[in-house]
Amino acid sequence: MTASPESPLTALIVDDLANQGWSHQCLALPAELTAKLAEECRVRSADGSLAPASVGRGEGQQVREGVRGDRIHWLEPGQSAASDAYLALMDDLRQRLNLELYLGLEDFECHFALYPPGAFYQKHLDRFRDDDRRTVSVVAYLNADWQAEQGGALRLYLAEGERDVFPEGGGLVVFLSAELPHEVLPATRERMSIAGWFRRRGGPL
Ligand SMILES: O=C(O)CCC(=O)C(=O)O
Ligand SMILES: [Fe+2]
Repeated sequence: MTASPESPLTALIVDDLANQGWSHQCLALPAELTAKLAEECRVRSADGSLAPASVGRGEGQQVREGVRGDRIHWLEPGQSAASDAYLALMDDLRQRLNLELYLGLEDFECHFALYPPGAFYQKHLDRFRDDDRRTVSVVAYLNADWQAEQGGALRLYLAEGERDVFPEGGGLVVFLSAELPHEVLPATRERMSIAGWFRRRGGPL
């Protein structure tokens, strides 16, 4: 994906999604872009523009730190060159998934997420009970030199058992939003990512 939608990496993600419903690619983002996105996330944290994340949607939406302890900022087109570059890469991936897997993905929403040391996100599915548009989840990691002993894995609950993915900078995890339960384990250091969702047409049920 560092190059075109036809890149081998995109083909691997498409194949993995079709065959097993999830994919993890190390060094999927260009190193320079990862560094710029990490810097933007850090600056937004320092200037107070990250807000406590909530769970649920609509009127059921609420902040519950016992469920998830990250702070977030939604990416909007035009907010920075790095964010725009990331949104462009994701749009390439969206088009590729539609061409190859006929998923009918219409748009993409994503936010920076910063988990302070000790913060976590309990086991969950990304598709809301009352809104089934979220179809494919994508998480990009922004942390240089992550060590396994620092914790902070994304734990995937696969049919064959648990799989832990560490949030090393440039890594990308892609999975089917309605099917794969997952959780974020606490870390001993700050953990930064961009969590996003390709959505189908439709609306709240
Ligand atoms: O940061 C991660 O590894 C996953 C985050 C997540 O599950 C979410 O935001 O829904
Ligand atoms: Fe999630």
